Amino acid sequence: MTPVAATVLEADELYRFYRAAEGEETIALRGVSLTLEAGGFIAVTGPSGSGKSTLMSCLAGLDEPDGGTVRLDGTPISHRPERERARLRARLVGVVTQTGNLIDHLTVRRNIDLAQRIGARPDRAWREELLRELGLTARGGAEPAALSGGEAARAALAVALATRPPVVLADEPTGELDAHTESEVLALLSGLAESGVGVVVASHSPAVALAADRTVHLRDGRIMTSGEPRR
Ligand SMILES: Nc1ncnc2c1ncn2[C@@H]1O[C@H](COP(=O)(O)OP(=O)(O)OP(=O)(O)O)[C@@H](O)[C@H]1O
Repeated sequence: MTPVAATVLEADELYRFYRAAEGEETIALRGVSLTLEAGGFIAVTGPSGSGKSTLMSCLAGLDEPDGGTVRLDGTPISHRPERERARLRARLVGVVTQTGNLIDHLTVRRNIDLAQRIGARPDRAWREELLRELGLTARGGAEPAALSGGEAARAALAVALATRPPVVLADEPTGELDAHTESEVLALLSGLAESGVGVVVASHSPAVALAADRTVHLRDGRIMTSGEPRR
């Protein structure tokens, strides 16, 4: 019998409202549920304003849903004080954001060290392995401004993986990259999923949907389709 992969991320009926000053309300998420197993790779697609970034922030515990719950590796991360969410986030999820998750005045190595310190998981051997696997050993002493687009994307991934989290969430990680570098980054994310990490990538790029084994398509804060796993 094939062993059933552990669930590493569970979102149940997420709602998120934004209230503008004039009293107008935007419903960014309307009852979004999804489940991700270890080794799964989900692409979140949808037109601009459909709720992709809001969903990613709620999944990562960076934002609080107004309704519904998020569990990371079985631990509820939603509806907790920010301090607790930050502590859980540092251990349970690697986040790659649109603006990059690298601190400008720190070298790539120090950026990884910092992520490990925040997650209370210092591990130099793992840091060096990450740099090696991501082809960054020679660039470990460089600051982010000195990196090429592809190197910066790989460094962002190294930081996201610094504490060996069970889940990696990336919001438009390839938005600024050329097609060749995008396919390199997607190959890394696929490899990550194959190694047992749960991966969710929100993107406009068709290449991301092709690389993933499941696509969740959002429109007006709702899931329109949730493709079946290809693998
Ligand atoms: N901080 C905020 N305050 C008010 N409204 C917001 C806020 N953040 C998002 N929204 C609104 O919520 C809806 C969903 O936005 P979101 O950024 O999640 O969409 P998206 O699919 O990621 O868009 P894009 O592809 O353009 O990044 C939009 O109508 C947006 O205007």
